[in-house]
Amino acid sequence: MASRIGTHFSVTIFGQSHSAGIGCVVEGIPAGKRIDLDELQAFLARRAPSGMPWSTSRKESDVPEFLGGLVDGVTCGAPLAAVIRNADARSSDYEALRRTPRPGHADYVAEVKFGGAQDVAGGGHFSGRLTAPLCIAGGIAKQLLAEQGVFVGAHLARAACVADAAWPLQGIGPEDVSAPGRKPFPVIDDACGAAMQDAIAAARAQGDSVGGVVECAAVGLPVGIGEPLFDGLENAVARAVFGIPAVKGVEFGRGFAAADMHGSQHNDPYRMDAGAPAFESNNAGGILGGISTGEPLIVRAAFKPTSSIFIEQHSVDLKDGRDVDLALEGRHDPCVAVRAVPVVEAACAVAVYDLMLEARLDR
Ligand SMILES: Cc1cc2nc3c(=O)[nH]c(=O)nc-3n(C[C@H](O)[C@H](O)[C@H](O)COP(=O)(O)O)c2cc1C
Ligand SMILES: C=C(O[C@@H]1CC(C(=O)O)=C[C@@H](OP(=O)(O)O)[C@H]1O)C(=O)O
Repeated sequence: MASRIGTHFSVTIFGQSHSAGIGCVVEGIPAGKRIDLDELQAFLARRAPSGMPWSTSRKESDVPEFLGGLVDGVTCGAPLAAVIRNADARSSDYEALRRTPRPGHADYVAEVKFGGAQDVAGGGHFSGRLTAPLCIAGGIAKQLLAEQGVFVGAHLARAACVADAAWPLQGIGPEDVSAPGRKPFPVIDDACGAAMQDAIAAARAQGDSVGGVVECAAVGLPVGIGEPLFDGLENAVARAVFGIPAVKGVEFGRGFAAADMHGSQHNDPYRMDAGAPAFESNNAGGILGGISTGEPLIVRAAFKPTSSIFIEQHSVDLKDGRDVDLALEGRHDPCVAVRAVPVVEAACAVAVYDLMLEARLDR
């Protein structure tokens, strides 16, 4: 198993939810870049378990220790290594799950694939906790992109069937994409956010969970990032976003809705604007032929409802080979998508910065 992504800016993630620590190794960061560690910590705090009603009650401060790659906050050209010590693991919640896999989690496939050697506790290496080191790498990529005038931000577009206000596909800027992330509940419209919180709380009160959609935008991209066919911007971003546990769908621009449109509606026509070609719309979500158009990159990720719920479910006893009913105990997010908002930003930033380095457009 190798949990690695990226070519020019590559990220390797290690650790398990209940191991001594989790972390990342980031290779390819140009030397001499000052990383704002306070800003990075604030970014990690957006993802960390918070004690809020939409979060797991596990308590983790998620403060990274940098073991290499930084000298006085400036990248030195060596690979960057960071570790977060796990502080609040409660492994007894997981003892029974080796025999009785949770429906919807990775327990069963991990048992078959790794023959019982996998770390079951806390979901092991499959856990959403591994998105903390992804946010270290992604938070750094976001800062390096901002230096190039590219800003990545996201909001919770949907949770428990309640929709947030939508971003227009065109005409959004750095302030629009950054604003939701400054709020404790990352939406555009706080009234929609309050309705989402009520619906999440209602599901939680019944021991159940709900799904959601995170919408992410990268604004300020130059024209020309990405390649056709297999090395396109869509390919790279989708690969990174699908690496986030619980993501079941990824779409760009109009996405699946494009299938119900006419060409006359979906095409983004051109007009000259101050002497340069400009798009009249951005149904493409900032990508044509795998290559950035210069319009906002818009990507949406669908998150399934958290699999660990507190309603009794059918499972099996793998040792005795009999049917059992599983009643779970433990601490779980009732809606994964809320804390995943910065994670989608991180995944998007890692993929985009990798392609920026490839295109040498950051030099
Ligand atoms: C930020 C975040 C938090 C998560 N929290 C939980 C959780 O508390 N309980 C749970 O069962 N799954 C949680 N998940 C999802 C599981 O990790 C995921 O469903 C599981 O590893 C199986 O992977 P898959 O859903 O991609 O197939 C979380 C995911 C993310 C991204
Ligand atoms: C700890 C985090 O989330 C965890 C993600 C997770 C899962 O199965 O994905 C299951 C829970 O783990 P535990 O049972 O150890 O509390 C969550 O708390 C985190 O995101 O930092």
